[in-house]
Amino acid sequence: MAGVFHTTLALRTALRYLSPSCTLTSAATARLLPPGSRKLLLPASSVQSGVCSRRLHAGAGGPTPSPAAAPDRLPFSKVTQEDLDFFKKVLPGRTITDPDLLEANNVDWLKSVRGYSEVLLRPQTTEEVSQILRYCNSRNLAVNPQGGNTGLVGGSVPVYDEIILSTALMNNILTFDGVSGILTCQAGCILENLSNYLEERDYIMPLDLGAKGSCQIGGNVATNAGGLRLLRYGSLRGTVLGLEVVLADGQVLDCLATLRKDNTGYDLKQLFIGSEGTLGVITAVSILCPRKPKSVNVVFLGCETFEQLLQTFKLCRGMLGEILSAFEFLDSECMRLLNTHLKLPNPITDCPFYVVIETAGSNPTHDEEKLHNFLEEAMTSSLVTDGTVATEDTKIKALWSMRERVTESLTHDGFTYKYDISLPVERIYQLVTDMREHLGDRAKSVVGYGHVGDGNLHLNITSPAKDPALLAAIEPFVYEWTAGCQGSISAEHGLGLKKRNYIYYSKPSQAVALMGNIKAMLDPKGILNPYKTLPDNLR
Ligand SMILES: O=C(O)CC[C@@H](O)C(=O)O
Ligand SMILES: [Zn+2]
Repeated sequence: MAGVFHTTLALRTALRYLSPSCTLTSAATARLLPPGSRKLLLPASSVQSGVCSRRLHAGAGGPTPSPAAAPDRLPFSKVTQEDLDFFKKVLPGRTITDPDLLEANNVDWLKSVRGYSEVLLRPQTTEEVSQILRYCNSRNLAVNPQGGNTGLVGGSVPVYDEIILSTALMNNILTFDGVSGILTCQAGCILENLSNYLEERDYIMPLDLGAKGSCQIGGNVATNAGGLRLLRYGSLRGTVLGLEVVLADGQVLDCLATLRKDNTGYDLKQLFIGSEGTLGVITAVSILCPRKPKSVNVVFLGCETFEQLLQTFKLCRGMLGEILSAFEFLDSECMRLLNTHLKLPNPITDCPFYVVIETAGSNPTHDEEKLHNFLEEAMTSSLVTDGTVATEDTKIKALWSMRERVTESLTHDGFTYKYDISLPVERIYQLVTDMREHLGDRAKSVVGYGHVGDGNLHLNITSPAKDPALLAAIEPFVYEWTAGCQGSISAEHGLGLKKRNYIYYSKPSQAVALMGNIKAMLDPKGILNPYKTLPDNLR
């Protein structure tokens, strides 16, 4: 512990000493729209469908969907006493109708959208899910599959009176193979519980999210959650080896393979990864888990310009190579919110940009040497102006919380408009500066942070209260800007309710039409998570 502290002190001193002042590189001339070398993919008809002015279930003073997120209720059946009798027979004591108990399931984590479901079902087994869906399909009852309800695009809560099908009680680990590192578990296992289980066995989960304490693996897979380790371990599209899914008509699709290699026909599980519960309900997952690294280091650095931050990333990839496990950033506005709302002090001197770098390897001496060489090079070339390093668990967690808790700090700043954008990495911060210039003093805070290593920007904009005029200034500006760079308007959060009508900014109409055909084939009555993911013109 003392040794670690010395390492930290020595490094900080060195960093401070070597970079007392750093010249700012000249900022690129702000361009409000990037050059669009490819024409927008948005057909005129979808612009119309994306701007629906009807407001449907605005509870007084409570969270309401934005105009773009207010579709008409589809003609699903309403739940009758006979339906409730059936559910109570299948799920005795786990069919919830008390409005107080349903409240948390009807509102999203951001408290920005609300449904008014009157039934919450809590199955424990795949067979129960199958019975429920077979029944709902025959009765034309809409169903909202729900995991930990930590989503940020309104995908995890009902829009109207859809029956909420929670996977919370499906939380058993089924098998773990200590040789291959393959875990199979039910969909409702909480990510952090899986991580703890694996760590005791010298393995880790291949994904890590700020919401790990409440998000569930089934929801992670259904949304293809990215998170903080994607740079190293890749996306769930690679690490998920198998899925068990209950289809809309109650059929159980058993693709719960535990094989690394399997080229027998189409890889059907990929259809359900990232489909946000619109094609089937994921009930079990098999996933390939990496060995727990023997040595982990976290560095928190400050840079004067985003260009220097990018150069630091380049250097870091070259010099840390296979031990680099995360490269994340936040800007000084994020730091201000962390200080103000969460009382988290800045661990280094104030800088315009901050970087969190994590290394994870198998040989502490080798890793520290590599890290030392990298830091020395970053300092001597004046890419970073200050920094601190942690090798001990408590400090590692403290440094990570500067990045992980930005989302939480934003909820204290006001109503938050969230954008989760994929861009060529050298463009990601230009969107933030262009947005600031575009909005002027109309926004309270405009912040940028995210996964530099994945080219994924989290652009968040706050206002004291919900502000339709501000929203109209942000959208479609942000989507046009992104499409102009051939970026994605949803890198890792999905489309859910809020972003569904903007899909054409990132996908050609043929691709969206094909998605509609797949949906119609797997869920002909459209009972699974209606109003989500697909645009209104496909309903
Ligand atoms: O709140 C956000 O916009 C991002 C949340 C999450 O994806 C993160 O990377 O912290
Ligand atoms: Zn993220």
